[in-house]
Amino acid sequence: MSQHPLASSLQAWKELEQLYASKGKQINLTKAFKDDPKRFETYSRSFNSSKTDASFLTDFSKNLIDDEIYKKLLSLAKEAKVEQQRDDMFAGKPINSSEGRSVLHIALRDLPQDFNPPVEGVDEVKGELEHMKQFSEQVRNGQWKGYTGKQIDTIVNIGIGGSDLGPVMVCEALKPYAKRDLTAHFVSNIDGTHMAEALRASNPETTLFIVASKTFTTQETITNATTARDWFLKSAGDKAHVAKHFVALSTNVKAATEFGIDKANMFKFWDWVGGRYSLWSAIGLSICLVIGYNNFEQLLLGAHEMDLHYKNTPLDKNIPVLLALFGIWYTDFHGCQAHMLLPYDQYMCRFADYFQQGDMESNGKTITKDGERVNYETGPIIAGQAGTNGQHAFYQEIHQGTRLIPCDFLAPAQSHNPLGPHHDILISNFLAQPEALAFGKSEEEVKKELSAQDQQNSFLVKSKIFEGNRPTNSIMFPKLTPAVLGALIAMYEHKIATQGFIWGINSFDQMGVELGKVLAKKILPLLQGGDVSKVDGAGHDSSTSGLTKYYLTHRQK
Ligand SMILES: O=P(O)(O)OC[C@H]1O[C@@](O)(CO)[C@@H](O)[C@@H]1O
Repeated sequence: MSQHPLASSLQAWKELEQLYASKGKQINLTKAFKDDPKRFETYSRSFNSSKTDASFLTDFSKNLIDDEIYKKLLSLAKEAKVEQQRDDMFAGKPINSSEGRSVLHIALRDLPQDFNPPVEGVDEVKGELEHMKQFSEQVRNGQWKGYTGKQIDTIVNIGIGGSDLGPVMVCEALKPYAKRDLTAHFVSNIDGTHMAEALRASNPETTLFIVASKTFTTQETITNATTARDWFLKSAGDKAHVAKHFVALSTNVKAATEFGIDKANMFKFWDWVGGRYSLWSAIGLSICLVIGYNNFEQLLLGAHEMDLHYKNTPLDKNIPVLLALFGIWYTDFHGCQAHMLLPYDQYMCRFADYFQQGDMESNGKTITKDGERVNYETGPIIAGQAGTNGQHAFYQEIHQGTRLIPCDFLAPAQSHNPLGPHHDILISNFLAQPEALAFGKSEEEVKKELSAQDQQNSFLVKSKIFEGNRPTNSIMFPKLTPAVLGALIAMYEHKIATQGFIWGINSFDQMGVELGKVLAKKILPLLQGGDVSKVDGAGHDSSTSGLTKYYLTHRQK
């Protein structure tokens, strides 16, 4: 019996195909809400935390489902053994089967030690957190001095992917909790501009560089770190001063030591922490420095509360599971290609960016864990922007485009910056968009607003019709606090994992990022050699060769 069968072979999947064919495309939300005045209550779920302020409301009622479809989706989760696969993850089983690793980001935030999976390194988490706490407090209170005895007023986090996106997103989202006299730069791109702009704004005497890299082999990060170290030594001179201005966050202590970073300034994590799931680990040091350890701990505790919810809640009340199932309903039965994350909070402006990696690097796969090619769609394209900006950018397509684009709308009831009418106006849009998407605007309603002459203009009338029945989830929380953010991030982490469990894929490796890196390393010597005459004989296709020659003949001399 296959451990990870094709999802399409499951009985519930086959029955969902029949349901889609028979009525899936005909679900009419206007009628559904009219027929069931309690639809909001029926399909809303609350998340409540007993130990933090992380509580929120999730409204699933504007999804294209009825009770029969809803129950069949739950059957799919059951038949796909979602609960067993979840429990295996929490127990530390090596579910990342291609790398033979556990997947235990939940252990990074299990401060109450509710789970305690028997895996090497889990018992060191608290010690590393204590190290992060001590160090961040020394920097923030001025005890940690640079090589000329001055306090640190600037940090430069050097990392990419999961070693960058999480810290960037969280530091932006929790800016109200930031130490405003500590400037944080995040350098990720190998494009020299990224590092040049950060160095231009930094003083070597008062800057701390954080080299964040799980493997400590990533070309962009090591190159950027080397450039930063050379820049620093131009001013500091003595290599002994590096220890005061460089720290490393990695699983690779050997490589970090060889780079010249003092072992005492290393913050370690473990191979069971995936890069895109690592902000809770030492990779979160920049977060501790910016918002303080206590707020970082609240972030962890909020995520832990969501872990408890995901682990212990029956499927029909389990918010990450429901998000996963509705997403599969659209991806695999409605044929949707994308999913939008639309936070109506400017501080969450990097939230969708973060989950581009979180979701697409986890579920952008075609091979099941049994080695079969899937015959269905897997991870969607993730995009989004803070509201209301997105409304003035791409909502036209969401409302009237040819394809269905499911959206998650998120918003706080309270703003950190209650300016005049701003928050009411923001929330009025947060409420109106899902309403417009769900219920649209009929031809009759359009014509009522047009002159008799314009009513005869078929193009004009039809251009103003909104078909509606465009699905959304709405999530509201009291205020964007560290614990609420932690719970929201964990909620989406578990949604993504649940979808992977159902699709039978390994959501926790990333083989797809390797080929491009290998080819770039092959091309680099050709560019560094600079000899155009050698390009045609280098074994590349005519396109790559032609572009290479263009570069060599046009680049800076
Ligand atoms: O933290 P590191 O080892 O430098 O990896 C950075 C990023 O590179 C990857 O593309 C893997 O190579 C992401 O999965 C990862 O978050």
